Formats: sequence, C-alpha cells, structure tokens
Amino acid sequence: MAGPGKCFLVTGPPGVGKTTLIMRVLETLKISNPNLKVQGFYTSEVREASERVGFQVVTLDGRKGPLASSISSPESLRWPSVGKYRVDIASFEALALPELQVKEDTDLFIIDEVGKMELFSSSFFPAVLRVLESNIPVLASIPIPKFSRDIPGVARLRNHPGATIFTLNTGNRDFVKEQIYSQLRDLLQKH
Ligand SMILES: Nc1ncnc2c1ncn2[C@@H]1O[C@H](COP(=O)(O)OP(=O)(O)OP(=O)(O)O)[C@@H](O)[C@H]1O
Repeated sequence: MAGPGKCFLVTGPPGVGKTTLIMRVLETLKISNPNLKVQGFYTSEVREASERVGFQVVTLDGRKGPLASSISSPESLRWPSVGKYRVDIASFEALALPELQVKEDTDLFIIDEVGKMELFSSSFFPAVLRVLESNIPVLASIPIPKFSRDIPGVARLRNHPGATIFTLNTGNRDFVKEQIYSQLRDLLQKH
C-alpha cells in the first residue's frame, strides 16, 4: 500500500503549465539536495518550423526518443493513433519503463504524463502502480477528465488512496508549485 499523500498528481488543461511546474519543483528540490536520486521522464512537443509534428519522451538524465509523430512512415501506419499522431510504443517503453523501476535508493519519481498516448503501452500502467505502491514519493501529471473519461488508467490513478490532485489554472499555478514543493521537501527530509 502507498503511504498517505505520497503521490502528487498535477492536472489541468493542455498548455496550462504542468510540465513547467514539475520541472521547477524538481530544480528547487535539487538546489537544497543535490544528491537527490530522481527517476522518471517528461514529455515535450516536437516542432518543425512553427508546427507541432509530435511529442517526445525525455528522461531526467536527458535521453530523448519519439513518443508520437504526425509524420507517417510505412511502419507507423500500424501504430495506434491519438488525433493525427501515431504513437511509437516501442520507443516510449525503451526510455520510460527502465526509469520506473523501483530501486532501493530512489528518492523521487517524476512521471509526466500518465495520458492516453503513454497508456497504449500495456506495461506502463502496471509499472506506475508499482511505483505508487513502493511508498516512494511521486510527482506525476494526468489529463483533465474532459480528455481522459474513457481512459481507465487515469481514473484509477485519480482514485488511488495515496494520491492528492492539484488542478492548475494560470491564476493558481505559482501558488500550487510552492505548495507541492514544500510538501515534497518535508516528505523527502523524513524519507
Ligand atoms: N508559471 C508559468 N509562467 C509563465 N509561463 C508558463 C508557466 N508555466 C508554463 N508556462 C508556459 O506555458 C507553455 C506551456 O507549458 P507546459 O508545457 O508546462 O504546459 P503543460 O500543461 O505541460 O502542457 P501539455 O498539456 O501540452 O503537456 C510553455 O511555453 C511554458 O513556458
């Protein structure tokens, strides 16, 4: 069982600043604790000129690979799609799954995000649940209900006993960042 309140779930409409908040909290935590052992990944847009052509997965130590692309190839026609993007499950799994392995000395997990694309990987959600059950603090992002009603994994995460949900808007995101930072700092001191 996850300990109470160790899973911080950030949600909010696309572009509200979920990834930015997660990365800023992590940077601030690292300033006071440079030896913090953090595992995980974030996802970011891939742009060509000014057009979004896909998404990539980036591990916290800076390795990158494709998550989804709107540029089709013979191979990608067999991949599942979200809107105009085809999801490269193998590439996502190769980078993300090793990051979610629970190790004895891990202090914090970052999972940005647990969304429709990522959940096409059948190994991803079980790995997320193992992280939640490890009792190690987690900072993760999930889509808002409007975009995730039909995704069972997101609903299960929302209802997980250890999860606290923070819904961001442009007016509260700086305050929420401070709140999450101070709660995580306290947890990590005790950890
Ligand atoms: N607190 C903030 N102050 C100013 N700009 C911000 C802030 N947070 C995010 N932004 C800007 O808003 C844009 C979107 O931010 P971000 O990628 O973090 O959003 P997101 O919610 O993770 O998006 P998505 O749902 O697409 O993953 C970026 O250009 C970022 O620089």
